[in-house]
Amino acid sequence: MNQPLLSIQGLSVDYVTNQDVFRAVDKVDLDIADNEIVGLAGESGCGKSTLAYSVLNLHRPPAFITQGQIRYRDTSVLDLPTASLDRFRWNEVGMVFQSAMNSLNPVVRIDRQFLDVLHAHTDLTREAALARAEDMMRLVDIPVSRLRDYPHQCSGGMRQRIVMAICLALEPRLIIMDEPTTALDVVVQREILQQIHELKQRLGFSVLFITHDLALMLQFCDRIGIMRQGRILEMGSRDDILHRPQNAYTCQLLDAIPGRHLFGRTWQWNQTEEAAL
Ligand SMILES: Nc1ncnc2c1ncn2[C@@H]1O[C@H](COP(=O)(O)OP(=O)(O)OP(=O)(O)O)[C@@H](O)[C@H]1O
Ligand code: NI
Repeated sequence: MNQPLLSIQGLSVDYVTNQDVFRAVDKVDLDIADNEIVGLAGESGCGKSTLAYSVLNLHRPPAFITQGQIRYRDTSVLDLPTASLDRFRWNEVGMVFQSAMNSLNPVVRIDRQFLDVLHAHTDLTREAALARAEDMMRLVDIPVSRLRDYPHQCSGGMRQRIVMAICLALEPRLIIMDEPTTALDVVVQREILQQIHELKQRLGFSVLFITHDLALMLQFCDRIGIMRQGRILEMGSRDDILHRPQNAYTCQLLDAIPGRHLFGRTWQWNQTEEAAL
């Protein structure tokens, strides 16, 4: 890999409560290259969101980063002064978090919400910002006329796309998505992910995509990390994870995917399954 866009090295995050210290992220290494979609899969509570928040230095007590480094190009994220952090979080790295569709303000028209974000984080004039908002709506395949609507007039899938459009309007190099589509039905989920994929080809950005849905990840990500109890057990290309898993836990997760033979081949460790097909 050339110099990665983001490089996490030996990162540990502890939740410190009363006498208790709980290590939620345990010496994690993770690189993300330019234009790469990296997935993190693992059961609930394994530390995915904690990791995502700390990448942006957004973790708050009782969470503490106790060791490790996060580099974004040549910048050490954990050493960024507060003033630069805001720019980093919006202009360099965008975030779409769990049930982001509810993060739109319900009583503010969508165009206003675009304008507020663009005004706060760019030097665009009002006209240029509106033009950018229209471009972004087209990009995510929503009629520009919807800009005059309130969020409640849009479906959940549409709202989710709009949140993504607002995030993309700042042209971040990396987008962190933590269960961005979990609240949506499966068809809409896949549509949106397909769209992110296409947008990535056109605009060029990297994605850190977090979900417990390994099946979804196998369709969508270039590389996948399997996480358990704060550690990344195994990291590999989509093909490696699907066909050459190295870890028994990865096998368990793959085994739990319904209709997994639809992926084309069964994976090698499962001899009985192969025999059955
Ligand atoms: N404020 C907190 N205080 C103490 N422990 C916490 C706190 N927040 C999270 N944890 C613990 O840290 C661990 C990691 O939580 P995290 O939310 O990162 O997991 P996750 O992989 O994102 O799970 P999910 O898939 O359910 O979103 C969990 O075991 C959780 O109980
Ligand atoms: Ni989470």
